[in-house]
Amino acid sequence: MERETIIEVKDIVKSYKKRKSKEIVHAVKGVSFNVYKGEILGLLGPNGAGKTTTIKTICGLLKQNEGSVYINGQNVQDNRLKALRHISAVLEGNRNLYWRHTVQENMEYFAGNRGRGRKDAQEDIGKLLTQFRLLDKKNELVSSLSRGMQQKLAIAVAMLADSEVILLDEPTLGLDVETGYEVRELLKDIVRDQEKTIIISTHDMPVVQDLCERTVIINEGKVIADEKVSRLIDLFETRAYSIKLGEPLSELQQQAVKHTFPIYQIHDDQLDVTLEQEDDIYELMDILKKEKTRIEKIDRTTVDFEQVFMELVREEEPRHAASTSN
Ligand SMILES: Nc1ncnc2c1ncn2[C@@H]1O[C@H](COP(=O)(O)OP(=O)(O)OP(=O)(O)O)[C@@H](O)[C@H]1O
Repeated sequence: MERETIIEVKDIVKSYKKRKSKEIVHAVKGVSFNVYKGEILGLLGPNGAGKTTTIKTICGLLKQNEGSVYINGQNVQDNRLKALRHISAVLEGNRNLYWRHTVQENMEYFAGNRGRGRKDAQEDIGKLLTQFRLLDKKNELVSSLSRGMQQKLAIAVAMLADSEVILLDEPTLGLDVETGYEVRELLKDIVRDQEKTIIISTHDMPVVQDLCERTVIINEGKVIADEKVSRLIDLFETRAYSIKLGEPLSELQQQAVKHTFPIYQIHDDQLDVTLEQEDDIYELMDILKKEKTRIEKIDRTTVDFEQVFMELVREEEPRHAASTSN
């Protein structure tokens, strides 16, 4: 079934001029992708890849040099109000909030900001504060909350607007493991219970693996992958091998492995390697055959999304120039 597109990012280019040196930074170099109604999309990339620039362009906070963004068919630059009324964004989490006001006051203020009457919003505020486990904090100042609670409040505020699309920039950044988990579970509930479209930019791989159906990976201002998360994991699983050898590899063989495969680990007679292409298995066999190394067992290794991500980014670097691990 053809899925309905809600956001269309088309060939966006954005450059900055550095204030002091006047040097031009090409932050986004022609990024295109679609977001479908009701999906949760992970926007990933290493530091400085262009994720925040892309998100800020989508929600109209930045004006791109080239290209267009459409939300429900409305061009964000030409039809700003119409396009942006479908969107809520949580950028830099807790900075969106009023720190000298209480939790409840923040909720009421933002409800009012979205044109909701105080009375009308009360029920939703109560529900959201309960869901986000913030009800007992409702009369506390935002400045006195922990970073995790502030982050949860920022997301609750975005939920209050009841927009079709929610953009979350690094929702679990800087949170401890427990609060990170809690935020992840909350987001899961939101996705399960409501027909929201969510874009999450993150470095948190469990967030992607747990929550996102699809991921768009950006590296150096360009999209390097746009694929279902499950498919990417399958794809890499077929290329990751764990090999038990009859004897440890010689120094020469270790050098050859290091030279040929960007991701490998050698421990005594155990070799774990991820091939760049399935055919590379023949190259590996040649290295082993040259010194008549026996293979006792070959298994496919299970991969997690973190490995997939690292490998995709590494593949973009010139072959064999990537750093290796052993
Ligand atoms: N206002 C600005 N002035 C100059 N350069 C900028 C500005 N904002 C971003 N950049 C540069 O543009 C590039 C992309 O930045 P961006 O913040 O979009 O990356 P990111 O993928 O969100 O990174 P991170 O994960 O570190 O937040 C970086 O090289 C960054 O230094």
